[in-house]
Amino acid sequence: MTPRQRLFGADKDWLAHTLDQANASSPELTLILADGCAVTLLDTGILRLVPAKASGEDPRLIVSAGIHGNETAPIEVLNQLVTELLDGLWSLATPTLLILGNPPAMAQGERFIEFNMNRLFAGAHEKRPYHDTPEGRRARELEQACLQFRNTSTQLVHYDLHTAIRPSIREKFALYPFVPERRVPPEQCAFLLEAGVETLLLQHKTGTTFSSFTSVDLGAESFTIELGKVRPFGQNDLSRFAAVEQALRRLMRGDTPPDNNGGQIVKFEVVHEIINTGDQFHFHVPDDVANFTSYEPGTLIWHDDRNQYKVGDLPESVVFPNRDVPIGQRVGLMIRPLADE
Ligand SMILES: O=C(O)CCC(=O)N[C@@H](CCC(=O)O)C(=O)O
Ligand SMILES: [Zn+2]
Repeated sequence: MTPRQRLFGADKDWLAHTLDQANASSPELTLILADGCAVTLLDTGILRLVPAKASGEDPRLIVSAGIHGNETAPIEVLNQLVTELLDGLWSLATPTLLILGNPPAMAQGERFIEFNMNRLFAGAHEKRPYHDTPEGRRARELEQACLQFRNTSTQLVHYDLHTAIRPSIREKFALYPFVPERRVPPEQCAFLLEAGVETLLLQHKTGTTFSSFTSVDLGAESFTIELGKVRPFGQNDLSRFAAVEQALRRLMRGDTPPDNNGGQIVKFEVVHEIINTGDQFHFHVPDDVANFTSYEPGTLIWHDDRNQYKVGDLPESVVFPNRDVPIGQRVGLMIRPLADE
């Protein structure tokens, strides 16, 4: 039997196994590849990969996709990398934890089943009404898996891969969680450019996203990375994801990064988070605008019976506009180009 057959069953790859077992846990199973790499299926959709010569001090990498079940292209990218590794096409050098976040939602082609899992990290899953729901339990499990994986390493990196609901004027962009005094390391900007991501949004406060959890609680260099638009399994143009696939493969193999010829990432800062305040909340951004649509100073973005938000003295752009979120949750972000650092 091949390593893939032993881990996932006959004729299955990691994605097929995850979808098959979407509503069940999978018993822990380890196998050692011909080059000594230890591959452990920790549970459904959670794979730990440790090269033969790993030490506790090595840099470690977490890559997640499918935290939203309908964001399928990054899931297909990770599945492809796992297939190549298990088929012996290349050797792993960087200890890596790969995560397919929300298998039940993936199997149903939905963003989530009961609650948006990317609002349940940093302990938010402990609160009612989330704590005993599928997404609450999975968020807790993923936090534990990341904590154990970090172990003694002081150099942890986390890329949480997503695709966006709306089209984007800037197709690929990353979000950097807020940590006081922390600056984006140049090598991380270089990695993003290598992955075809030319735009970076700096968050202005901590949140309960997966990347904010690994950044704040685990001290990782973490990014949420938006790679294109949401499409069902099998309908993605994977050529649009080739750069991120190649960059991740290069990182996992431990190869030297390419020279990026002095390329610079374009940075924006979040200046306002739009929250659904309840019955009287009115959002003035139309449903069909693209991410990064710009609004002139003074434009009314939202109002309710007590407050309103108008664009400030400089133009601002909207990202992730979505009025269909529960009360208290994010309807969108207002951003503007970062003044020189
Ligand atoms: O397109 C959308 O409206 C949402 C795409 C998405 O899932 N984005 C993430 C961003 C997380 C972050 O702010 O770091 C999310 O909303 O969870
Ligand atoms: Zn998402």
